Amino acid sequence: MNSAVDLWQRYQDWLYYHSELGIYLDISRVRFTPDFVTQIQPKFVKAFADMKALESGAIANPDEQRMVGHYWLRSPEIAPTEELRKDITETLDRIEEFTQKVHAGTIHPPTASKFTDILSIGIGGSALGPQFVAQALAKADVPLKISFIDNSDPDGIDLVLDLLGDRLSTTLVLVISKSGGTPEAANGMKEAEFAFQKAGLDFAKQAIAITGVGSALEKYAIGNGWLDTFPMYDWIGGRTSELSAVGLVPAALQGINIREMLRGANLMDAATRVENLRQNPAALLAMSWYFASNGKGEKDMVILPYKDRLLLFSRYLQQLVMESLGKEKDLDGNLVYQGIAVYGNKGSTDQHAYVQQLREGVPNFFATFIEVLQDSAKPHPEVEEGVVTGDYLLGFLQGTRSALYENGRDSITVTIPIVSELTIGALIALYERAVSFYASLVNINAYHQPGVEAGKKAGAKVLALQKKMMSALKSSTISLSLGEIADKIGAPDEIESLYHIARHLHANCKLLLEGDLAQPSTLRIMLLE
Ligand SMILES: O=P(O)(O)OC[C@H]1O[C@H](O)[C@H](O)[C@@H](O)[C@@H]1O
Repeated sequence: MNSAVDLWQRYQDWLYYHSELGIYLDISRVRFTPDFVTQIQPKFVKAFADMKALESGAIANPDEQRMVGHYWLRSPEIAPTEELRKDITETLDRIEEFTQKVHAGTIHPPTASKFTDILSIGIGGSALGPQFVAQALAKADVPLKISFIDNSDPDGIDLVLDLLGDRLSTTLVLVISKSGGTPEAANGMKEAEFAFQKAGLDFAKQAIAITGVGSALEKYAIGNGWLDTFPMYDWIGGRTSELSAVGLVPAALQGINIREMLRGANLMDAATRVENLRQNPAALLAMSWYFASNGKGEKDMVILPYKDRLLLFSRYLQQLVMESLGKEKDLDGNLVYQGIAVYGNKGSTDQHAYVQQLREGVPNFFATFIEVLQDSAKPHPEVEEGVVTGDYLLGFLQGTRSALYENGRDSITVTIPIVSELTIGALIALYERAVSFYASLVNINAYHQPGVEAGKKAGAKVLALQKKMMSALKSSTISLSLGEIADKIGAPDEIESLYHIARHLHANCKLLLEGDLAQPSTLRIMLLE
């Protein structure tokens, strides 16, 4: 198996090529055996059946009793009802119409003839796809430049708003939240509203919402006369929403050809509908993941795109893969603790950072190289005789791939001809389907995220404690210890939480901590007037 001739044969035997997309998938450097392939085949019979059921509108997310329809976005004709088909096509037409009006200046800010910027506010699936696509398809000359508020971090928000500066008056704000109730998105919106007010600008005349039909955000946007709203459907999960209004509105506004993105996804969807393991690139990916991680997430997925534009792909895939596959229980209720950890950055940068560990350290991963065949749209000078920078990049990729393999580290290589709307749409679709297949192989629900809710609830509890602590301090004429506050508000078990809250409020000049900072039990706390 390890002779160069054998490997070359294995490469050719397993090479997948999509001729219309020009995309290759090479899984030859994953060391599965013919026996493994034979054993896993029956699992794919189920995976293909699950795929068919999902695409025809079955309740594929049983916990939430929801259909899962991101595939319909790029092939509305396969959506299960006429109403859905109409919704999808009408929304797409409306996005294009709105974009044309913004670009032409028919829709413009109150004090200028055209919008210059987009400020996209949202988190998770309502940010990661738009961020990935904005960077992958960025150009120097775009109709509108995009910036993002994707956290409840006041300093991060300050920087975004400071960088916009006076251009806030020509900024179109997109508030993106499927649920319309995610605190980070809501806070970002409130901060932006406040900044507009401070600058004497009318927020409603410069804002649109992309949100679930009937959500609080939709009501708020309509009630306040925002420019427009675009729908997000309950049959689309946040992490698979890039090709819904969530991703298409910001992309179209940046001058990205959204029909081409959809076409790329559509072509890949068709290719991944083929019920034959060897001829289906998503099935080959899922099989490789299953082999590499022993179907139990025993190895991490390291994503190494050798292209600056694809830097955010690993972050995008982190949510798609980890939120979909990271599950405590399988569909039968057994404790399984599933998932595959995803991380990555870009080549060749990583070779000067963590590839040392990948090559020689703990062998707890499999790599995925993303190769882009075209170096650049422009010709580049030779950096040495007959060699341009792009040749180096290929050399680095090939070198790392071989070095890893020689040392027993498996890798997959996805090769695309060029970073374009078509190939980005196709890559998104490829990974969406691979995740779907993998979920079938390991029998989990890829479309819910119960663990996220637990974190949200715990966060809300901390804020409630803060309010209680502040009112306890207000009603006290003397300083109080942490223990006294905990007793006063009837929360003796929350003393450590109270300490963290007090320390944060102290650092932000909302209250005063006195005592030995190294010994929390000595601290006395009072309000600052
Ligand atoms: O779009 P939103 O409703 O604001 O949700 C944003 C994010 O919230 C949660 O954390 C979910 O786990 C993510 O899947 C989702 O993308």
